Amino acid sequence: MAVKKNTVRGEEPESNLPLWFNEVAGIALIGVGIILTLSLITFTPHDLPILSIGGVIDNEPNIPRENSIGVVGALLSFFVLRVFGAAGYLLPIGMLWLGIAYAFMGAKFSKRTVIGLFCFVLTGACLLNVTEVLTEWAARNYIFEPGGFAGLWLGTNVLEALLNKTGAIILLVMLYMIGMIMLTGLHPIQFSKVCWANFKQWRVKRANDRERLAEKKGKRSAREAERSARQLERDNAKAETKEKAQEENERAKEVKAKKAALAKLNRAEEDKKNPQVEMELKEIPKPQIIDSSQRRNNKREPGAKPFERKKNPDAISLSTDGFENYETPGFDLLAFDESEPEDEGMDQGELLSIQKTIVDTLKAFGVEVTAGDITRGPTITRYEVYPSSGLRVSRITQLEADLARATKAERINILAPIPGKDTVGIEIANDNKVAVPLRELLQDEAFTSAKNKIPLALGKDVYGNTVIGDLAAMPHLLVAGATGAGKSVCINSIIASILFKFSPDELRFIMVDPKVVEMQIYGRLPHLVVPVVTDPNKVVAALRWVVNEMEKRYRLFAKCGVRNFDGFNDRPRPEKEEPVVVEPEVVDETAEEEPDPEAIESIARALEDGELGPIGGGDDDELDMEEEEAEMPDRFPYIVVIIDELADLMQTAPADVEQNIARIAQKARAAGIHLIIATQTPRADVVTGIIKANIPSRIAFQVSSALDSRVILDTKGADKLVGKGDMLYLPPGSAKLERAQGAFVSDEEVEAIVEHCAAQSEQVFEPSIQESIEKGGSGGGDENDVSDADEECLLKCIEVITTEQKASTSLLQRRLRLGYTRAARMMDILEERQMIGPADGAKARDVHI
Ligand SMILES: Nc1ncnc2c1ncn2[C@@H]1O[C@H](COP(=O)(O)OP(=O)(O)OP(=O)(O)O)[C@@H](O)[C@H]1O
Repeated sequence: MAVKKNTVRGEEPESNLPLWFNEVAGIALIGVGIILTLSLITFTPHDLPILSIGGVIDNEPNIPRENSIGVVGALLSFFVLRVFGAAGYLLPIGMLWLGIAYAFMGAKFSKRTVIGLFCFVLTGACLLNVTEVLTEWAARNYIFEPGGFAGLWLGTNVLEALLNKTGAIILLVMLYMIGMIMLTGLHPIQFSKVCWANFKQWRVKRANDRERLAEKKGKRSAREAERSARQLERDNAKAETKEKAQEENERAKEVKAKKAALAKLNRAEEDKKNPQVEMELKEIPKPQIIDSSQRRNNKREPGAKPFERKKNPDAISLSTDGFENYETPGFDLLAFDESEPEDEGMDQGELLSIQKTIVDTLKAFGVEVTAGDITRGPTITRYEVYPSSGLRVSRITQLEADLARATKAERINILAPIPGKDTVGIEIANDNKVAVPLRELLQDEAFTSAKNKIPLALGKDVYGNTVIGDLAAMPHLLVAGATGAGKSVCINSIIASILFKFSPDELRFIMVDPKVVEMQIYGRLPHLVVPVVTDPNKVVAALRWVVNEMEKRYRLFAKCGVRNFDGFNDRPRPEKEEPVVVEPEVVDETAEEEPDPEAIESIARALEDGELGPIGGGDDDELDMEEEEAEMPDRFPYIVVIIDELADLMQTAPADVEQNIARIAQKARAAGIHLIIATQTPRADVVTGIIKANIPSRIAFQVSSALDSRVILDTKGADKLVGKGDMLYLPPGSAKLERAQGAFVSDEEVEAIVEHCAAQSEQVFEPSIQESIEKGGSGGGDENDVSDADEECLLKCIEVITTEQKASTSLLQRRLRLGYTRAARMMDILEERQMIGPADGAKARDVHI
């Protein structure tokens, strides 16, 4: 750096020496410097034998020499040290410094540096000698003077002698400094200043650092203090909240305890006021297992009958003659197995285990229930459960599928709740089903009770109670269910129940069986008004006869001034030996005596509406009526119309069948006429709204879908039945469905009953109905038989034919919604009146109007 500076400033003439010289000089100086350094460091006076020879050193000289540069090193170092003393060590240092500057730092050789080097070493030697330091070292190394000869001569002998010691030291220090500056190029004052400034800076920095440190420490401690203060606050707050919570808890406990005490008090007061308090779950009565599936076998005397016939030799009915000595059937005709009722082994353990499964399954779904009674019926077993308070019973219904899976039941039905009870019933089909024989039901007091006018033995419910219906109260019954579910057996039990009570002069049947085979068995029954009707085309005529019969009865009721069938049969009669022949005048008088305004009004309204058949038609009709009124019967029998398979009829003539059924159903009750309609096709187009609206009592057997069940019962449930007589009964005037096992009567038993009845009397059919049926069935008829209703219909037909200028049965059927039979009859009448031409194969008929 110094060299460069000098060059720039041009304080000294620029050296003309070539560059390589500088480098050679530099390397030479470094090399000599290193040799000199090593020589001086490893200098020992014993390496110089000359000193020993001279007697300076008393010891033996070192052989070989210890100096690392050998003899030369020893001599050289001795020489340097004798000339410059300890300052000789400065010489290799200066040489190395210059060598490095020349060789590596691009400095150029200058005299100043060489002078500076000598000055630096020489003044150093003088100073050492004047100041007299390192004298011991000098003596030890046989140098004699710390500053060598140079120090002695120049320092002590010249300068100290001239300037005294102090003056010499000051001068020498000054020269030493100058020499160092010249050698190194460093500026000591500037350097000192810089050093001082740096020192001051360092001190300030240190002070600042200390302050900052102190500040940091202060801040940290402040923060810590703050933190600990906050922690303290938090701890205090926590402690406070805890205390508050504890206090609140205690307060809440107190309030709760007070409330409980109050509620207890209220309950106690309530209990006092009303002793029938709501039953707590823990007070649930002990569950029982009831087996109602077993048969009751009241053994009867041979020849015993459910009903003894009241003999009335004077009785006149629809077909009077030949029924005076009629005997109703006895129990003997029904099978009676004395070995029954044997316990078929109701396994209580099994029932209890199923009940446990039910309760556990419900519990698994979070539905808490308590087990109740188990009732084993003939077909199903009902497991009752008490839902815990606050539990919606619908939650149990929702688990139907899960319960079925858990109990491995074929079919399961849930009654939530059981009508009239506070329990929910889970009904599962029994593995061993027990049939309910008809005989068991007929022997029951409920069947023979006088309360029921036309008792029907229907079945037995799950609790073992007999299900007895009263046809007179129903007054019509719809029986529906899938094929094979037990419909025919049910109809057979109903007919058998009736046959056990009624003789043919008390009750007559009209049986309609489009399936032909179902009612074949009743063909010989003396109760039949007409042979079993199997041709669907003749059914409408049969139904029309029933309507006419109903109308006739109403007219006679009106004449007698009675309101209904019972009123007519129980009316007081004049004491006469001859069969009663009522003169029209006499009848009128009676009617006037006890007029029944309601009955008369209803009949009058029906006649006006044209709902009731022919009155005041032609002269013949009037004649008929007069005849009919002149011969007033002593009593009317009930008429029960049984239609087995409505679907077949609805296919043939839906409008006519529906209309006539509706008419009978609406009005026939008071006339002692009842309908029993069966179908295995519970579809909305078969069991129409009109039919359903007029037949409130229904029995549903198993059906395939909930939709079918709705058609029959207006609710689901029949789809959950298990078949083979398992049924749901909707009694008249009730919305509560009863599940029961239908009564079973075998074909053999039915045959025996029919045989018994047939043996009692001959069949006497009603000629008028037969005639009417034959006409209706054949489609023929003469003009004289055309009723008012027919005339009305004819007018409509004429209108259609004139508009269309076409005449065909199918056209009338389509346009006027007529059944085939009626439309064909209209065509015949029109042909007879020559309004249309005769039929000619496939050709259209001529229209003459
Ligand atoms: N009440 C009952 N008790 C025991 N078994 C019955 C009962 N009802 C019906 N069954 C059994 O079911 C079978 C079929 O009954 P049923 O003939 O009455 O059915 P259905 O509905 O009339 O069938 P379909 O319409 O085909 O005539 C019977 O043979 C009988 O074995």
